[in-house]
Amino acid sequence: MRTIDWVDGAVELVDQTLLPDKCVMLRVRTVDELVDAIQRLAVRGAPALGVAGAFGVVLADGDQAQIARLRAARPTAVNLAWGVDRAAAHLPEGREAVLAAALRVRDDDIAACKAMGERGADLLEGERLRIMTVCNTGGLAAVERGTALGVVQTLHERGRLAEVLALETRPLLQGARLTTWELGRMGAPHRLIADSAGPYLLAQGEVDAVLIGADRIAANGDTANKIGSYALALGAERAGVPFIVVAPETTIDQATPSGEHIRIEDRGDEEIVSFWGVRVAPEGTPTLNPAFDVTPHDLITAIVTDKRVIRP
Ligand SMILES: CSC[C@H]1O[C@H](OP(=O)(O)O)[C@H](O)[C@@H]1O
Repeated sequence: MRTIDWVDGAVELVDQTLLPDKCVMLRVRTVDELVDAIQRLAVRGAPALGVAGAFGVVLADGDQAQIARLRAARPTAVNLAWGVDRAAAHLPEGREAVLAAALRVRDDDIAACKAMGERGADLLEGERLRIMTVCNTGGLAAVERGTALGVVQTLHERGRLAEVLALETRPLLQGARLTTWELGRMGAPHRLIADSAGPYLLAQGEVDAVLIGADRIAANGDTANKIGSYALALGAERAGVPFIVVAPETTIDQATPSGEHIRIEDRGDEEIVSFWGVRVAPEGTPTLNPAFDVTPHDLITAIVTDKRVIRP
């Protein structure tokens, strides 16, 4: 199953807001529809956003204002802007050239995820590994297979996976809704945990490696990823557990020197005062809702990309 693709002149994508109860494909024909899908996380995950951005340039049909809106739809994942730019570079050659470039972005992502799965599984030592994850980094965050969860899938295929401890990942529950759904489809052993249990289970010796994705990797290796990643990095450092980032080369942003320069998306009050749509805090409670945090490079054991292993 492909999370996002170009089918009969439109973008087709899995509406992830309906998972795990319903797997529904959305057909997107305009930039407005695509921006909406991106901003409500019907399509999400850095690699998938890169492909969405590239296909969106085809939908924009040369309208520069629409292209600019698409490029800015979510600020933290560098892949969105990168995908838009990669397709838009071919605008002078006409629509077919833009579409061909966007299809290459899609195909490159498929190949990159396969390569990362192999490289990450090769890097990890041990025959029965217990892996901790945060958010969702499987095929739903890419076109197929994904990044960190792609390594988990390769470990499982090789018979080297003992289990996955998946953080539920408040507030949008990508772990509880999406990662468990993907692991169930893989037949991979897993248990779901509260976000705040992560550091404790690391301290208890329950984890052999933490594998996370990335939304933007600064030139010095500082990595922006889903909120909660930094807490796991601190817990992993204290527990002496490898903390590994798995991301394609396209997530490395040489133009951003270090983590303090990465813009962190704040997604507003609703997601925090409620739990998946059921309000839990008093009406009007003010909130802070950073959707990502930044792990300093010195807390990262290795960065696995589709081309190399980087040790900061
Ligand atoms: C494979 S990268 C996925 C990356 O994107 C997620 O964020 P979101 O669900 O808000 O798009 C999270 O940071 C994942 O690590």
